[in-house]
Amino acid sequence: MTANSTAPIISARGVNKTYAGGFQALKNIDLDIKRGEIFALLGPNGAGKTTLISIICGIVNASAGSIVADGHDIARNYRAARAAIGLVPQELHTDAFESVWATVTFSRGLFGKPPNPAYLEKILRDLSLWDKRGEKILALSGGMKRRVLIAKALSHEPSILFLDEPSAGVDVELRHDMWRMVRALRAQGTTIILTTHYIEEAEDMADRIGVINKGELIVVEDKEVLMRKLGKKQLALTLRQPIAHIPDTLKTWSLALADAGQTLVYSFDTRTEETGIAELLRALGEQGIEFKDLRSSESSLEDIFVSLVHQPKETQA
Ligand SMILES: Nc1ncnc2c1ncn2[C@@H]1O[C@H](COP(=O)(O)OP(=O)(O)OP(=O)(O)O)[C@@H](O)[C@H]1O
Repeated sequence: MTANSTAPIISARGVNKTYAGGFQALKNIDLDIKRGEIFALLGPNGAGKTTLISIICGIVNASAGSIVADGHDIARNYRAARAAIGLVPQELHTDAFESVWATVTFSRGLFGKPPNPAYLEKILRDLSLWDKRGEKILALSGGMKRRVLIAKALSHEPSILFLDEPSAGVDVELRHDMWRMVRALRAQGTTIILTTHYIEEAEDMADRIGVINKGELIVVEDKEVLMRKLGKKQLALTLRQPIAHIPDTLKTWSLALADAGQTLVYSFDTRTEETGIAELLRALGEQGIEFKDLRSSESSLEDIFVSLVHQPKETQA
């Protein structure tokens, strides 16, 4: 089977995982990852993110289901599937006594790729590791070790790169370098899948977002669509005079009082064609309620995420 450019680069069907103790960590996951996208898998602690990527990378066996990665079934053609994948794990499992250069050279060889010192030099330079290439991993700082993990994952020129919680315990400089690199890789056609519970990261970086909760994939959507579909806007009116309660004639509007009656907050759905703001302002005028300021705000991906993981599945969009 050859991979073509429009077929998903990863296709998971009916993936289940029950750990030895009987705990079901993944329930019937169906997921397609598009070639060349940045996909963020969001979910709270213990949701099943690491389990899912470990299965795709062949580190953990699925209890049921199938996965095709870059045209190769991961169970039947493990070596070819794995060679297409680079994984940056959360922790470093590498020979601490080896030098940086030996580690990345060895990693590349493991996947049967011919030596390419110029390519490895570029990766190490991009990750500010070139000056450290002769040092033993043991002697590196935590941040430098993380950089080595990224270099190792890229050493065999994978078409798919997984980053498991890339920002956990990482300083601002490394995060910047990492995101610069991720964008450059995407520009060259690499598909990037990251797991995170930092919602801003998904908001900044991802083209599409999958939300996983208690082993279920509850939403997969374009980031923009997700934010438009599930987003709400709010209009906060600072009143000239505080009011004790919302008049009965305004009860049909979605209004709430804040700041001891000084602020009136109107929530409206971004999906509707008309916001109703003009009519609301007219109705307020008729009630003699005057305001001195008004501000609008939009729900962030964080608000959407919180509402998704706290809602029963049936009611989700
Ligand atoms: N080897 C294992 N044996 C038994 N249960 C496990 C094993 N590995 C993970 N689990 C359980 O499976 C669930 C999902 O874990 P997983 O590490 O995939 O979650 P996660 O979404 O990556 O969480 P985090 O954000 O904390 O890394 C958790 O309840 C975890 O305790």
